Amino acid sequence: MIARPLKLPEVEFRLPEVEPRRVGRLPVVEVKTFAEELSSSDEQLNWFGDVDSDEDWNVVVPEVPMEPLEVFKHRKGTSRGKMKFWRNIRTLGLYQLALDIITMIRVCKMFRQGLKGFREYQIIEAAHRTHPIFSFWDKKKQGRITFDTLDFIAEEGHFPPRAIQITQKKPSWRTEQEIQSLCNLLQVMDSYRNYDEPLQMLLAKVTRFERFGRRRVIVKKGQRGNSFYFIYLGTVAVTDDEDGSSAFLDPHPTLLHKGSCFGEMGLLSTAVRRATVVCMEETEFLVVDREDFLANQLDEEVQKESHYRFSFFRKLDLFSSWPDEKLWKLVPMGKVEKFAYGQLITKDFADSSFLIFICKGSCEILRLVDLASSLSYYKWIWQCLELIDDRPLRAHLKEPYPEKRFKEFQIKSYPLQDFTALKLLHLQKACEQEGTSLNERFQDPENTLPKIMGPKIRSRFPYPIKCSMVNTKFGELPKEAVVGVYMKVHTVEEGETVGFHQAFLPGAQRDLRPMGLMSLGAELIRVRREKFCELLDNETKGKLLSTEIDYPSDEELCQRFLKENHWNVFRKDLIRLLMESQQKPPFIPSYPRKKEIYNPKSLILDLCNIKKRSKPCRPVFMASQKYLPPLRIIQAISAPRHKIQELLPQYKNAGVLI
Ligand SMILES: Nc1ncnc2c1ncn2[C@@H]1O[C@@H]2COP(=O)(O)O[C@H]2[C@H]1O
Repeated sequence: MIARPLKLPEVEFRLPEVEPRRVGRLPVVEVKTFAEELSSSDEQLNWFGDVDSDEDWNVVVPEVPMEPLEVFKHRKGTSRGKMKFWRNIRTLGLYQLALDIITMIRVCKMFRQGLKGFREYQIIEAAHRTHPIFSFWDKKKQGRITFDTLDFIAEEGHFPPRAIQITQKKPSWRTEQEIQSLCNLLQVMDSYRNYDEPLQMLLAKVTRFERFGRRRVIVKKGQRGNSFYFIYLGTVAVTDDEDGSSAFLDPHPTLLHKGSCFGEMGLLSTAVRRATVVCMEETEFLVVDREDFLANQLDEEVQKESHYRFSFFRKLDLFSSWPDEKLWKLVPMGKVEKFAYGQLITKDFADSSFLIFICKGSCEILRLVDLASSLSYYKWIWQCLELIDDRPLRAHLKEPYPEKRFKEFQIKSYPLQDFTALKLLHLQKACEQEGTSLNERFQDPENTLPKIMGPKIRSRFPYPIKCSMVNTKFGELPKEAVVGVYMKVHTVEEGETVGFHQAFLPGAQRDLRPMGLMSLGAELIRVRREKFCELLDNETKGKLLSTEIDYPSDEELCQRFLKENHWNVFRKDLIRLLMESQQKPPFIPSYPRKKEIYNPKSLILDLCNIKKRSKPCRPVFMASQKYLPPLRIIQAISAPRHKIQELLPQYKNAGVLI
C-alpha cells in the first residue's frame, strides 16, 4: 500500500495560548443509558451461564445487558433473590426471550456441526476485544479475507481509523467499495450531502484527511488558495485579520461547525483568500486540493450557490432599491446554513453581532420567562396553595381571599345544575343571619377547606404544608415553584430578517431582554452587522425600522402561559372524563409512581404533590449543574383543581353518561 504524501496546511501558524474564552455554543450534554451504566458496574449477570454450558461453542455472546430493566438489579446469590429474579423474568416476558435465544444457539450449533460450509466461517473474539473480527477463506483469491469491525469504529464523532487509511491511499488505488463506504461516511456533513451523488463519489475518491489543534491557522487572508475544506469534527472561526487572533478575543466570532465547508472562494480563478480561518478546538477536515476541485467542476457549484444567494436577496423588498453591483457585495458576506427542526440557532440574537436572513422555512423567537418575576404567577401560585390547605398563606395576598373568590366563582359558574352551589349560597345566608361570616369559619383551624366545601376541593393534606421559601420581589414563594418556561414570542418566516431588533433606538429605549432563535426547519444567511451597516443606506434603514415589532412583556407572556396551562389542564381533564373508559388500553404498563414535585423528564411542575418527599429520580441530563440553565425549565404545571364532574353532572363517572 502506497501512502499519499501528506500535505501540510497552507500556512504553518500557531498562536500563543491565552486565557481560554467562552464560545457561544451550547454545552455538550451527555446522556447515559442505564445499560451503559450497568455495563460499567458489577451488577451484570451472566444470562446463559446457568442454563446451558456449551463448552465447545466458539461464539461468545458479549455479556452486555440488553435492556435497562429492573431485573438486573437483583442479585442471584440468595435463594430469595433467585426466586425474585426468575419471577421478574417471567412477568417481564424475558423468560420466553431467554428460551428463544437458547434454542437459536442450539440450532446454530447443529448447523455448524452438520454442515461443512459453516466451518469455513470463523468468528474470532479475543478475550480482551469487544469487537469481533470475521474472516473466511476466499477460494478464488486463495487467501483469507478478514473484516475487523474495529476498523469501522471510532471514538464518538471522530473520523474512523479505517476511513483514514482509505484517504491515505492514492485516488487510483481506492477500490469502488472503499469509495462508496467513504462516501457514506461523509454524508453526515450537510455541505457534502448537498452535492449530487456522482459528485459525492468523485469527491470521496480524491479527498484526504487532516486533523489540526486549537489555534492552528488553516487558511490565511490574502494568500493564494490551494485547498477546499469540509469540517468533519470541531469548530473553526473566520476572521478578517491575518493571524486569526481576533477570533479568540471577539465575543461573537463567525464560527463554522461540523458539516460546514470553507476555502472555496480562494480557488476561484485568480482569487486570493478573502479571510483567515483558524481552529477553535481540535478539528478534523476532509481536504480537496485545487486541481481536484477544478477537475470536478466544484467551482461551478460555488458559482451556483452565489447565484442562489443573489437571487434570494434580489427578491427581497428590503433591497429593491439596491443596484445589482451593490447586492453582489452583500452576497459573499454570508453562506447558506441549514438548521433542523428544533435546533437552536442562537441563544441571544440581540446580543450577537449578526443579522439573519431567513431564506427558507421559519424560526421561532423564544424567551425564557422566569415565572417567579411575574405578579400574576405569584398570585396564582398562592391561589393554588390555598386550595391545598387553608393555613394562613393568604397573608401573602393583598387581594380578596382566594376562598371568597372561589365561592363567588362557584355561585356564578353553576347557577342551574349544581345544587351544592345553592347549598353554599344558602349556607352563606344562614351564616350572615347568625351574624358570622363564612370567611370567619374558614379561619377556624378546625375547619379545613375540604371539610367546609365538601368534595369540591381536592385537598390532599389536611395538615399545614411546610416548604422552604424564597424571596421574590412580590413576597415569598415556595422554592419549588421558582421555575422558568420557554415562551414563543414571535415566528419569523421566509424572507424576514432577525437581529436588527430595535438596534437603531437609543440604548435606554431598547428591549435588551435575551431572546433565543430556534429553527422550525430553516435555511438562513448570517451576515455580520457591522459589515452590513457599511452598505446600509437611509431608505433600507427606514424599511428595517418599519418592520420592527414590539415583543410582549414578561408579565404578558406569563399570563399567556397560565391561560394556556389552564386550558390544557381543563382539556385533558375533560377528555379523561368523556373518554376514559373507552380509551383504556388492553395492557397498562406499570411505571414507577412519580413522586417529585418537579419532574425533569416530563418538565411538569406538580403542585398537587408539593408536600411529598421522595428519592431523587434519575435526571435526563447527566451534565453537571453548571451547564444546565439556572432555572428549572418546565412545560406545564399541574395544579390542584375542582372536579370537572361538577361542570357536567350528567357524567357522574368517567366515560359514563347517565
Ligand atoms: N462571512 C463568512 N461566513 C462564512 N464563511 C466565510 C465568510 N467569509 C469567508 N468565509 C470562508 O472563509 C474562507 C477563507 O478563504 P476563501 O476566501 O478561499 O473562502 C472563504 C470562505 O469559504
